[in-house]
Amino acid sequence: MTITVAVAGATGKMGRLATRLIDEAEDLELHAGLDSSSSLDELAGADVVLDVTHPAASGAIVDAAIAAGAAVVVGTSGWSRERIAEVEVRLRESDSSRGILFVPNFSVGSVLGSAFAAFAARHFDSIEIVEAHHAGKVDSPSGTAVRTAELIAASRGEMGPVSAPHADQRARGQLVSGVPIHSLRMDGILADQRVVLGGAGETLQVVHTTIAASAYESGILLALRRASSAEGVTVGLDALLGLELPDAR
Ligand SMILES: NC(=O)C1=CN([C@@H]2O[C@H](COP(=O)(O)OP(=O)(O)OC[C@H]3O[C@@H](n4cnc5c(N)ncnc54)[C@H](OP(=O)(O)O)[C@@H]3O)[C@@H](O)[C@H]2O)C=CC1
Ligand SMILES: O=C(O)C1=N[C@H](C(=O)O)C[C@H](O)C1
Repeated sequence: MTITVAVAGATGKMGRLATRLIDEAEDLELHAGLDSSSSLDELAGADVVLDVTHPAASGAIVDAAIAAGAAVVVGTSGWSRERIAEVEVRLRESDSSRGILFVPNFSVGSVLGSAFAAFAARHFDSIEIVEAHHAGKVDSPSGTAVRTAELIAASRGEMGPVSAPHADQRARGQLVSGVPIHSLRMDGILADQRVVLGGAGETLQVVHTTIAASAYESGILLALRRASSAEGVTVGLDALLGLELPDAR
């Protein structure tokens, strides 16, 4: 069976990558490619809408896709746990029987890095995240860092928040689920995340580096293929990879 996909953000870096993957795959077909000047009416009739646009545009695209009865894969960053919960309510109240996958990072290595950090978080009280991206990235902290912080907090559960002293000072980063995140935006980097876990006499660092956009390919294909049969809201590629992570929602 062929899955038809509308790509929102088709002229961007991720959208061009996804369009090529769809063109190359025998079971996927491009329904429409949208850019910032397109009408969202073009989403109608697609089995799956892939959103890789801009944080400010993503909400309206998701709502339009739900209204059109399409399944949705959201790769755009900037989605907090609270905003995802609001979408979950709208999806439940809609006529759509389709699901939505929010994928903060399509890279398998990145997902594993976040999972390892969440696993280790039960054994260290000092935990901070340093993420670095290319200078063109408009949002900070990254969606991946937000998701990692949420997973760390969920993993610690009743252990309580991490130790983040002097967190009221701006240079100490932005707290997400109590975890300080420090964001670098600069030339010479595509995407990089380092979770630093400190304990008595030792540090553990979980580092993931994306050196090329090809890191996202297998995750994009997996998400597009699984989206059409998904129900409700799913967050993270980990769920599709069979990784059992703490419920951070
Ligand atoms: N989940 C993941 O693994 C990854 C997620 N990302 C995220 O994906 C998103 C896109 O990244 P990237 O491809 O690098 O970005 P680009 O800037 O290269 O592309 C952005 C795309 O979105 C479109 N767009 C911009 N503003 C709007 C708007 N208001 N309404 C509709 N479309 C709009 C642009 O259209 P136009 O050409 O007309 O301006 C363009 O097609 C970002 O949020 C990024 O953080 C990035 C990499 C990996
Ligand atoms: O904008 C990017 O480039 C990326 N954005 C995502 C994020 O915010 O985490 C995923 C990846 O880090 C690349």
